[in-house]
Amino acid sequence: MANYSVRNQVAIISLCSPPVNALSSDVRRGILDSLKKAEQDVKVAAIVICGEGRTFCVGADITEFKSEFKTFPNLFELVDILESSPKPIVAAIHGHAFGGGLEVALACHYRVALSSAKLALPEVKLGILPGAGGTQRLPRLIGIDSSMQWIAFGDEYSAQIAANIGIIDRIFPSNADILESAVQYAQSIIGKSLINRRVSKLPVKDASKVSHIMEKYKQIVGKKSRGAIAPMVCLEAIKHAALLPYVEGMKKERMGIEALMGSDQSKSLIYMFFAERQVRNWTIPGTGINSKNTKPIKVEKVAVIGLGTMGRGIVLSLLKAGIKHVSVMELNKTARENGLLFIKNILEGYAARGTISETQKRSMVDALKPVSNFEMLKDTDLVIEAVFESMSIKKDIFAKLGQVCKPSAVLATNTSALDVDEIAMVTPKPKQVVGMHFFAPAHVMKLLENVRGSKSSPQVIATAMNMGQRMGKVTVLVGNCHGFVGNRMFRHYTVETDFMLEEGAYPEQVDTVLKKFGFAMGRYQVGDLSGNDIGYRMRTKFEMTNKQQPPGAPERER
Ligand SMILES: CCCCCCC[C@H](O)CC(=O)SCCNC(=O)CCNC(=O)[C@H](O)C(C)(C)COP(=O)([O-])OP(=O)([O-])OC[C@H]1O[C@@H](n2cnc3c(N)ncnc32)[C@H](O)[C@@H]1OP(=O)([O-])[O-]
Ligand SMILES: NC(=O)c1ccc[n+]([C@@H]2O[C@H](COP(=O)([O-])OP(=O)(O)OC[C@H]3O[C@@H](n4cnc5c(N)ncnc54)[C@H](O)[C@@H]3O)[C@@H](O)[C@H]2O)c1
Repeated sequence: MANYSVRNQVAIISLCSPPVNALSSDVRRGILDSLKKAEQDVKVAAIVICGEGRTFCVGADITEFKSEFKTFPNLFELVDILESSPKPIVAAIHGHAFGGGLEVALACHYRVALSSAKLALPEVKLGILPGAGGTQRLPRLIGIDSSMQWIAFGDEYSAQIAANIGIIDRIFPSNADILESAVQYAQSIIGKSLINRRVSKLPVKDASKVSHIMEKYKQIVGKKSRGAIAPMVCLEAIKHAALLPYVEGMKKERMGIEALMGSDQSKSLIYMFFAERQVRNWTIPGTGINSKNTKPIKVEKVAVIGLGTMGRGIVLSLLKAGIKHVSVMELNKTARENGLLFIKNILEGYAARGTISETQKRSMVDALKPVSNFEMLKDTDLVIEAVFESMSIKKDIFAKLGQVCKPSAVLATNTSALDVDEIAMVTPKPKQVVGMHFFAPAHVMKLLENVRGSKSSPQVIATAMNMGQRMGKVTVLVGNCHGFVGNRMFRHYTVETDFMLEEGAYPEQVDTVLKKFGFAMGRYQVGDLSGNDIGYRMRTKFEMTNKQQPPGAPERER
């Protein structure tokens, strides 16, 4: 839907499709009908397109990709209709202008934004390309080089960066009223010529360098987006903007999106997009308890026990989430020193790259509190244990935590496969215990598997889920069983690759094939990173490590 009103010679078309104003067929039809009204109304001299609620527009409605996506006006038809309007149109951007939302804005004659707004053409992350003129208009506005950077990687940019390179015409402070500011801006451009404001009519400034730029991005994309088809198709489409007239370039863009839409890669990425959002709505089967009716405990002070491979990444994730008090407890002096140094070096790296400011870095370092005994954890809200994968060591630690921690403290274990219930039983309040299973390296990997013990209280589960979201993790609630979900899946993969070694392949050969296929790391690189001892300990527990058995014997007997 789109709402229509007129204020002081300015028609306002406001997209109204909560929560994110995706461009469903109703919204596209609403924009078109409103545009016609504005064009016919002699009292209207300029038009503003804005979004109601929290955002401008996040792009095409992904849920319609299969069905209604083809109804008139399609997005690629709508953008051309908007651009050819005889009355100037101003896009008023707050929140997000993503995908088709940014393409609509590019088809408007002016773009204004709040400084807090974010812009992106992230279609490539769904395995497609911007199919409503994005690959043809953006290069005409910011050049081939920057367009390849924006479109082939799909990252988001601040309104200020977009203004610096010429996408945004005027920035307003983040606390300004975007609609009021845009209406005033629209009044200021009434009567001005639209000749240079129709982006599709502009030349591509760096068109003569297209072959050189294309080669550069092919190299980068080849390395960064291993195995993905869409980034290369994006580059090709942008190249056409340099070589062909707009109308011909649009035909190529259409061919590109039609080829990509419905590909297995796109289907999987779209599935992933919705799955990542669906897991936020967790439930405890058969109880009626869920994310909507359970509140988390307030967490301000967190402790991590063990500063090895996992502990240091978990600490970094907590610091990045803005936790101001992170106690760290590590028995081994060398491991403690190495762990703290690792954390500080990573924070230095973030600051050097501009990911965080110097002030943020200092406050993160200040938040780190090395502690040497359990007594010092007595007012901690959440403890995450990440020591060796040994039931006896973990039980020892949880027994001590149960004695010293305040009754409301959430006690979490990062065990890869041990029984969370057995660990919980050594504490006086097993309902406070939960699994929080991070993946290595914990400050990079987005997945967090929270393990629901049979006694874990709903509030404790809600706290672990909320903490995961604060850390920016895709946080999934799973049941308590050997290896939970992630490692049960991963095991089949490792068993097959191990068989390949037995058949004569080298680890680096297996890894090379996997990376070529698209994996960020090979299976054996992952083993080296995580520590091969973890898998060994798990197999030992199940008596699967009998060295007497010859190669080729069934896996269960080895
Ligand atoms: C020949 C064919 C021609 C085709 C032409 C089309 C061309 C066009 O270029 C294609 C596109 O635009 S492709 C699109 C390119 N754009 C993108 O890829 C942007 C995708 N969106 C995002 O990345 C994030 O939503 C934001 C970062 C924008 C906001 O993050 P946040 O504030 O954390 O919010 P949140 O929690 O993420 O979302 C809230 C709810 O909205 C839902 N929903 C969201 N977007 C949706 C969509 N487009 N659609 C439907 N639904 C969408 C989401 O599932 C969730 O629902 P739930 O039921 O409550 O779970
Ligand atoms: N490595 C992985 O890929 C991975 C992934 C997910 C989960 N896990 C799990 O995380 C846990 C830690 O694994 P890791 O790979 O970080 O192990 P690690 O060997 O790298 O580190 C464990 C650290 O705990 C310290 N430690 C041992 N006992 C302690 C105690 N009583 N008090 C304080 N510190 C103590 C050790 O000195 C060591 O530095 C294990 O349960 C493991 O199964 C590991």
